[in-house]
Amino acid sequence: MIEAHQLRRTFGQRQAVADLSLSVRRGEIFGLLGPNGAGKTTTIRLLSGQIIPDSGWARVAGCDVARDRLRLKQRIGVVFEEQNLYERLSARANLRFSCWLYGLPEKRIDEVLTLVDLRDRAREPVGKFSQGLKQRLLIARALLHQPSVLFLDEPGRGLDPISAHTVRQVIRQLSEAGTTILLTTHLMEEADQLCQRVAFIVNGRLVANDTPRHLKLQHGKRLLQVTLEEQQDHSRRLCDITLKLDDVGDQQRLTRWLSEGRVRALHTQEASLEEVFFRVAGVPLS
Ligand SMILES: Nc1ncnc2c1ncn2[C@@H]1O[C@H](COP(=O)(O)OP(=O)(O)OP(=O)(O)O)[C@@H](O)[C@H]1O
Repeated sequence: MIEAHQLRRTFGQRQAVADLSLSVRRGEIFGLLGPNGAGKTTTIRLLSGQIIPDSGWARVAGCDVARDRLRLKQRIGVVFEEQNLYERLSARANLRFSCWLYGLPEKRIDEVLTLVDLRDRAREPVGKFSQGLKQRLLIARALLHQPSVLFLDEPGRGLDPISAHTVRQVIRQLSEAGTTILLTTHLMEEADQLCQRVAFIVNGRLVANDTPRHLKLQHGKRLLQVTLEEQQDHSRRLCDITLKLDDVGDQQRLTRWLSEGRVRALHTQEASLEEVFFRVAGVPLS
């Protein structure tokens, strides 16, 4: 659904996006992760046809992003952080205005309000909305024309945990219904919980692209923490021992303890996505 090949975009001397290639399947939730100024927003602007690449190409929802921008606009939705809502108007009136502006049928309003679970609040002025409600309304607005690809720039930024959870639920439901989602984020937890695949971007370049699970396994410490029961005099006590998964001696010790029935718990020491980012990219995420 999204296919980019060697995309490049420079602003003056600054290469904002450098030879970026990626592909995203239909219905997939794909996260672009990187520190400030890494090139995430520029990538969305390139893939949504808002700016033209200096070189390389991309196809999104069957459209060439540089040559087919009008058709592309009809097939994608974009939610940027700084987008404006009319604060004095109700949520419904905001959506009605967008329908009027883009010649869309008003019957979609109830459908998108239901999708983002905002029907109960639709009559209230947007100025009274929390950040999370506004984010859901922005997503609703971007869905009015039933796009097959949705770009979300930092959907979780500034949201409290409950609002962030609700927005994540909305994104999951959209993906299950077949919408392809590319989002940018600084929030590792968001990426880990939500994205089926993530790419790390640093100085405009992709430095990793895989599932969060694979990345964590690949860059994890491969250590195992064993909680073992020990007999001491006439009492039993528990102790924690760390084993190396790749050490033959440690493997034999574990097998013996298991056969003796002394193992009470086992935990792998998986790296967090944040640690993986630091290891792969060589810079902290924030
Ligand atoms: N219109 C522009 N003119 C000049 N430089 C730009 C422009 N847009 C982006 N840049 C530069 O390109 C680089 C990448 O910016 P971009 O906004 O894509 O990063 P980002 O990863 O989205 O950052 P953030 O997380 O802070 O939003 C930055 O150095 C930025 O200053």
